[in-house]
Amino acid sequence: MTPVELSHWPAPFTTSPVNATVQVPGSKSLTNRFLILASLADGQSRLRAPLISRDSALMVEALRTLGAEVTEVAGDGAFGPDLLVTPLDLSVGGDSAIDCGLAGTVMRFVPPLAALRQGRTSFDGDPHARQRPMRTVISALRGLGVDVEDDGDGLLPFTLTGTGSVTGGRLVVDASASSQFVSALLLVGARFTHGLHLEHVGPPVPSLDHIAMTVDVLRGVGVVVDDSVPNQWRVSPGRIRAFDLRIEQDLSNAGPFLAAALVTAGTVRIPNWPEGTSQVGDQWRQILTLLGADVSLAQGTLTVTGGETIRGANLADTSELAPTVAALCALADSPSTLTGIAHLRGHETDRLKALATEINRLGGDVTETADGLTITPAPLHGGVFRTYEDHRMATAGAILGLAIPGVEVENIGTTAKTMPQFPELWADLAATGKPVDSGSGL
Ligand SMILES: O=C(O)C1=C[C@@H](OP(=O)(O)O)[C@@H](O)[C@H](O)C1
Ligand SMILES: C=C(OP(=O)(O)O)C(=O)O
Repeated sequence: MTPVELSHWPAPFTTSPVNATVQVPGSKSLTNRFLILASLADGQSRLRAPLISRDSALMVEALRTLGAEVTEVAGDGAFGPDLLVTPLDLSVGGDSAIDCGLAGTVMRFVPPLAALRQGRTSFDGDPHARQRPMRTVISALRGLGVDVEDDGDGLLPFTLTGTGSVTGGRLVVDASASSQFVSALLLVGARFTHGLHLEHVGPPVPSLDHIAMTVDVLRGVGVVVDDSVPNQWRVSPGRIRAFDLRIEQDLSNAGPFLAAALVTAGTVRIPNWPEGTSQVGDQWRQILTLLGADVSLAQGTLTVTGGETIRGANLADTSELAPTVAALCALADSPSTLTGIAHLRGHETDRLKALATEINRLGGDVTETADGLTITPAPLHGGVFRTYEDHRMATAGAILGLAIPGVEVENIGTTAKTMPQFPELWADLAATGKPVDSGSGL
């Protein structure tokens, strides 16, 4: 096979309902938050069943580069080892270079952490990482008194020089391009001398669920956070308690598997669906119901059964769930509009453009709007679905390919950003949709 052929993954296709129980790896957002917190905690911490993927590996490597010790130890997670983290010694300085890859959590969360150390830390990443918004991180660092050398374009690469402490206090930012700007500062704010009083001024902050998750994990490790005033967050100075906890499975990444139930009129079960989670993926329960599925959560297992058709819907603020939602809407029996997701243009790729282009390449009728997509049902056909190094484009292509024969997903390996096991888990799921062989002996 030539490399070109290898780069096109024939998406599994089935004409019969899938019937599967699926477990997915740990949450990217929780793993990378807890890694940051562990590196600043007051003792050794353990992450059980963390995500082991490109984004978490980049975070682990960044923390090691800054001086934290991160070791893999055997655990009971189905997808890899546990992680033991011995925190950074902030009194030890030094110069370092951080590779952010394409990970928003690394490029936004690590700079304020590095600013607490003495020395120069430079940040760079994949070619497309150099197009993701970073201006607010840079201006926030400067607002905190940290020296930053950059090109003035508000993008990677840049270099900061820390003095060994950050005074903190009041800081005003515009976080309208990414909630990660807020999370990044909140995660380390307790270690600023005077804590942090952060205020957002500007168009609305997107992905508010992810900020709620940040506040939730901070409180879980003993940090006092006041988020009672909209667009303001106060983090009291203090210790970050070391922890030993289990990372929930990634509910956003559970999405494509649940979507398979709708696409094939089958049933998909996800056991260990967390109770009272802060993950945005908990919204699948409402979203998939609106799209016409039967959804139930009983004894910790989420069960989704697809109906005869997928219903179109008008959905706001679907955040990182949007590519999966868009794929489902492209297979629906009535039009859909997705709104409140303008900031997806700054994700791994311009997701609004990428989704419209690739679904339309398969015969779809998708229009970009200022803050989302309009998706009108149209008969789809096979073809190459390009993914632009975006894991969620790859999984969206797989969903379409399950329903439409002849879809080839470009670079399925990009799913390693948050779910290296995707191709194999997806093939197992699709195989449950094959007609059951009743056996030759009957
Ligand atoms: O904090 C996080 O873990 C994330 C926040 C969100 O970023 P944006 O606010 O940039 O959408 C989300 O899309 C991303 O996948 C993960
Ligand atoms: C936007 C995403 O990632 P990142 O953490 O790189 O921003 C995502 O995973 O959908």
